[in-house]
Amino acid sequence: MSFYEHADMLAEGGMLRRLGPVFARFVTSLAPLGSPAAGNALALACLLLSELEGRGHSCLQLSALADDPSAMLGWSEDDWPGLCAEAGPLPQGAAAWHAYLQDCPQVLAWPGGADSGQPLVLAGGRLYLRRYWSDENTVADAVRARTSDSEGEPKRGRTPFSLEKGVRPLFGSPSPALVRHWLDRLFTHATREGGADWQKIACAVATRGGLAVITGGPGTGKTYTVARLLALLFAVEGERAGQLRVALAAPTGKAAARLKQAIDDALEKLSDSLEGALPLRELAERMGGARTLHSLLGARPDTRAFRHNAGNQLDVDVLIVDEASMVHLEMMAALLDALPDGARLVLLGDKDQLASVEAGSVLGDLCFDAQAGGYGAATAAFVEAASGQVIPPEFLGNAGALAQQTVMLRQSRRFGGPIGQLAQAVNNGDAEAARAVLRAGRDGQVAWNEAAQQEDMLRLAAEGYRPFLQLLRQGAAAQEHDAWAASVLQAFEGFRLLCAVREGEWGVSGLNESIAQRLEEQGLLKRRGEWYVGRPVMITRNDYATGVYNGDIGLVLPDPERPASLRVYFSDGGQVRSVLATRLRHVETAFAMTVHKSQGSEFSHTVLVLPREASSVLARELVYTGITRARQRFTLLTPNPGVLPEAIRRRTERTSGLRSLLA
Ligand SMILES: Nc1ncnc2c1ncn2[C@@H]1O[C@H](COP(=O)(O)OP(=O)(O)OP(=O)(O)O)[C@@H](O)[C@H]1O
Repeated sequence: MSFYEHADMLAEGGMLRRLGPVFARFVTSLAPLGSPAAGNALALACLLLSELEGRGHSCLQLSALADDPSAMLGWSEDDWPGLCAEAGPLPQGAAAWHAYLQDCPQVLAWPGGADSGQPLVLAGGRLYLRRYWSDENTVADAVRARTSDSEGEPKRGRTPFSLEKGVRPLFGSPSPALVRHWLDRLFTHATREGGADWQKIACAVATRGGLAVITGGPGTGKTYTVARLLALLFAVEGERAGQLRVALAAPTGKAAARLKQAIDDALEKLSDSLEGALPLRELAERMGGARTLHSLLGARPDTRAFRHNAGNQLDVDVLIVDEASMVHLEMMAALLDALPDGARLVLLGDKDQLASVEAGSVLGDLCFDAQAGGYGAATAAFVEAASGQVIPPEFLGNAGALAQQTVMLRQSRRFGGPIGQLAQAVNNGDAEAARAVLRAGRDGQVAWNEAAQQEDMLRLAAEGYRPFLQLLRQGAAAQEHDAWAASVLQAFEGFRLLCAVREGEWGVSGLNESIAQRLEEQGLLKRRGEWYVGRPVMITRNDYATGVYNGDIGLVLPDPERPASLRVYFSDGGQVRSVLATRLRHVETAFAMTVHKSQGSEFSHTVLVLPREASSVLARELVYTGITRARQRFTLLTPNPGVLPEAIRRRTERTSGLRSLLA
């Protein structure tokens, strides 16, 4: 068998994505490489690079190419050596691979090589598809520029936002004394254990520089903090507060709606507690809604390019992006490109959650030092002057500029109970502690069915979805249709079944059909063809014409105008929006959904279903993300209890060059 026949066979068998061999053939065909064996070595690198890109890595470490990447790919021991044997003689060791690749005309060796638009780039011991190399550099350059002053004194003498239209805005820093004055008024609660108030510290740090990263687990007060940060930014502007252009955004519509709602509520409460000292209600109204990043940047049909870019930047002074762990590398690069130099960017997210579905692990990379802190003397002095907080000595150090602008919130307000303990144990990789919390099943907040059968899952699903389906069957009656639709959508958020995998007995595809069947048997659902009232659907592809995006979840409800047709209703901020069902082409049923797709959402009762067999996708971040989707109750179903400790021990590492570019 030839090398390519072998690669095709692996692609047929689902071990490689089909794009891999096509991409390898294309790249090697671009220029002759002396001998077929020389071409096969490049083709092998392309196959692995393409495979890793499909799995979310932004590049390939040459050391992985030189070693046996079977474990990384979830392959058995013989598979990789078998493919290598067909390729012929290969470079031995990372240095030999480097020497070989840098001589390939298809590869730009950076720095130093002549750039002729080669499809691959070799930089820092990593092989990239050009697009990701360029995106990583865009992100790293922008982050460096936005944090360049944060190790030293804050910038002075600059106006915090544009005073007139047409003037390029420049950010600056209000005086530490002014910041402190307002922080003391805005934060009136004491910290729980009397330690440093990281929320105040986060606000202080965010008033200097063009970037602040605020990370923390669920319920640590990221939204609480950012609402106060906004109030602070308005306050220090005094009379000019009304001119501050603030944009709120998140990767999904659901997350954007939650952000807006939480900020509006917080500003309203603050407005009362400040007894009118700041016109926060009016300012919140002026801010407008929160948007998805796609919509903020101006996504256009049939192109990856956005309407807003370096040549046509966003009209904002402050941009707050929530659920930043879901933002992939390409999107982050596009966002930073489109952001004016003078605007402040505040990224909020949980660094320990699953990384984005698409390539990159940007928030994780940016938060590399967050746990340890590593704050320098200048930051500590600034924080003390601007917030009255003393950074505890264990968090002092000499980490880089980005670390000075990164704050981790460390105290969960919502998750003091068993759900929080479980999430913490999983995050610490402590399988024993996780098992103990689950087995204790305290207060009915956590439960674990260790040897679950399909029947257990179906019973839970029928119980969990009953309230929303009953509300749905009562119909709109006296209520206005949209208000009724909103209440049905809200009731649907009460319960969700999350799966680790798509395929197989315990995967999303099979479970959705079995759940729908069970609900039908119990008279809760009437299915007629593909579209039926009560069908929850998830959008699987962005559709700019109808304004729905990958990951959006809606419910099929009757059309109030035309009783014979059905519409899909989506939550949109405090409102609902609907699209004619037949206009949506890329959807799937969503009684059960993957943990990946559940990011950015929370449900009162979340059930996490793990498959019988462990696999490389079943890792700590996935279990942690599943648990932290639960607001009040969490149930774990495992057909085989042994997969839980294995999953907790395994970490998902994404290969990326961003960390070393920022070091
Ligand atoms: N310093 C504080 N004092 C009093 N209550 C607080 C404080 N910080 C947060 N809270 C409350 O704790 C709860 C969780 O806060 P918040 O929603 O801001 O957390 P979060 O980190 O944004 O959570 P998630 O990631 O799950 O959205 C909220 O009810 C909030 O009002």
